[in-house]
Amino acid sequence: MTLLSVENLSVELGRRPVLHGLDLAVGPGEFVGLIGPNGAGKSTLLRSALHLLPAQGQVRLCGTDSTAMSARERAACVAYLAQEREIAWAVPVEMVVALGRSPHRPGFAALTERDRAIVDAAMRRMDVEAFRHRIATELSGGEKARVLAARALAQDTPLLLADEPTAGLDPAHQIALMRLFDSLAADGRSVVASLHDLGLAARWCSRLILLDKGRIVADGPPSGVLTPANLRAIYGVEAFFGEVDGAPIVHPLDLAAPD
Ligand SMILES: Nc1ncnc2c1ncn2[C@@H]1O[C@H](COP(=O)(O)OP(=O)(O)OP(=O)(O)O)[C@@H](O)[C@H]1O
Repeated sequence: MTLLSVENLSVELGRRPVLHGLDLAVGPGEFVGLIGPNGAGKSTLLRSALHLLPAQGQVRLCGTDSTAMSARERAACVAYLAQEREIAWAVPVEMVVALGRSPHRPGFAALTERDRAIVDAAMRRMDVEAFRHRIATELSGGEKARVLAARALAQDTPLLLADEPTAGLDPAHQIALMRLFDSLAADGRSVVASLHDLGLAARWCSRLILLDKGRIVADGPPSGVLTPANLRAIYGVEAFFGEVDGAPIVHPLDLAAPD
């Protein structure tokens, strides 16, 4: 079963076409990096797949037409980590993370033992346990990002869509997050994450989808997508290419010479 599929997905924002009839399918066990320059349409793709934006075309989540799903059903299938790291309420970190359990609980029911275990595990995995009692709005940008990632993990969904999840994280926490997404995929879940760090994308993702001007221009294993020609044509950069333990290493070095 595909966990996410979009067919002929088109989006217009402010009367400007932003996505042009995209088709893609993501199955269990994939860690997909959504890459492309600023304005390529990465956030728009993630947000329209979640019905946060009006779109044309079909979106299926966990095998079901998403328009036929209730908000609760959608939340049981897909967790979303937004680009904006806004935490609206001045409440303790553990309370923010516990919100991830809301779709699994009726109304205002108290957390069960299992809920608490999942919330604790999510906090451990995102290394936020040490400040679980601190007020979430008083944390640093990177700490808030980890708290929101823990909340998304606590949702315990088969599919996770994450918009620039590594932005603002220090190198150790960036790698820890990539490892975590890799392990979620190894458990048979799917992660689709927009990424600007091509080094992380090359090293950790099982598949990359390269967007440019609202179209998919390459889709496949990192070594097939992050080619010198694509980096030059789409990003306008020259890069160093290497390999460690069979994984590609890509590091942008300089602007490409104009054609
Ligand atoms: N509300 C809006 N009204 C009009 N145009 C919009 C709106 N929101 C986004 N856009 C445009 O849609 C295009 C795609 O934006 P999107 O945020 O999806 O790009 P992105 O690939 O996520 O970029 P970035 O890497 O900079 O976050 C951009 O050209 C942007 O200016």
